[in-house]
Amino acid sequence: MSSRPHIRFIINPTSGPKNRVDVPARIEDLLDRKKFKYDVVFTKHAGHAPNLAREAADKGCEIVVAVGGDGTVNEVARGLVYSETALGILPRGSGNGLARHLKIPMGLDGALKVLNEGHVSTIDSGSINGNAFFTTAGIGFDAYISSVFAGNKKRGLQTYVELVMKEVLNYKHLPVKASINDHSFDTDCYVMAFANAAQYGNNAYIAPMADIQDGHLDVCLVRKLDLIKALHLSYCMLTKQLANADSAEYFKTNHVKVETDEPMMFHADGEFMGKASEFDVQMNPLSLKVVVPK
Ligand SMILES: Nc1ncnc2c1ncn2[C@@H]1O[C@H](COP(=O)(O)OP(=O)(O)OP(=O)(O)O)[C@@H](O)[C@H]1O
Repeated sequence: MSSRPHIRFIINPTSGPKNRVDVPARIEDLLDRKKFKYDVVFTKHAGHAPNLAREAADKGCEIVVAVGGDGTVNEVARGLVYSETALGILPRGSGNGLARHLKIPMGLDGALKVLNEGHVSTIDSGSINGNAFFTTAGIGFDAYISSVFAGNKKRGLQTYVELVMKEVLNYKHLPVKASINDHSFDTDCYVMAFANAAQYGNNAYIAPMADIQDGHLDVCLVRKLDLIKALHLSYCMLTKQLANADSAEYFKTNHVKVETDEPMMFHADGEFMGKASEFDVQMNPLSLKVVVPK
């Protein structure tokens, strides 16, 4: 039996741009097969990827590559946390938050080069009410957008931006009781974002200071939003700056609890998770191996 490390590619056939390239053919052409052996599997339905990833990890596969957007990355990574198997990413989504944070090239050829030449590092992950996330999770407006987006036939950046612009001033904050760093306080909550990586995707930085290996969550709390604050926040997110204290507050912590009278929506890595009136958000420091550029 060959001693070359094994790579499993898990392809979500529903993600990615319409002008689809033949991903298996690019892998066959560009993966260094003197260095690696590999297999390719396709997901058959949402929620299939964690099993495909776990099965590979259980067999001792060295690297499992998520071929898709952050939803696929989330599912593959969920199957790999605390295993010896490293996550690789061939970004095929519209946001690609984790890939961007890890400086993995957006193009297929560049991302395959990272697999050929990159090295393995270890990053933190988080969980919100037991649901793992690797880029960001949140309650409030961003979760509401993920719920509308999930029901939308059209995906992609343009649809997302149109949706945010349409809904941003209609969505109403709710009162919550938050506990961060053992300090409890009552506050309005338009959005509370929990960042492991610095950005949502598309270089929209919700927590510019987030370090994915520091064992901490970066929390961004927006209590209320009006037009001026919305413009200021958007500008700061797109220029990788912290917003001023009138618009957003930032905390570093490893545990957050939130209680609400009225159930609020929540998301993990942009995937809508449902509604709850109690939230428990935790960190799992250095819990996932990833292949990153040298
Ligand atoms: N075979 C499949 N059929 C239908 N849905 C799938 C399948 N495999 C995975 N999914 C689901 O597709 C959803 C979207 O995947 P993903 O986020 O990777 O792609 P995307 O929507 O193109 O990217 P982005 O979110 O960046 O726009 C995920 O929630 C995942 O569970």
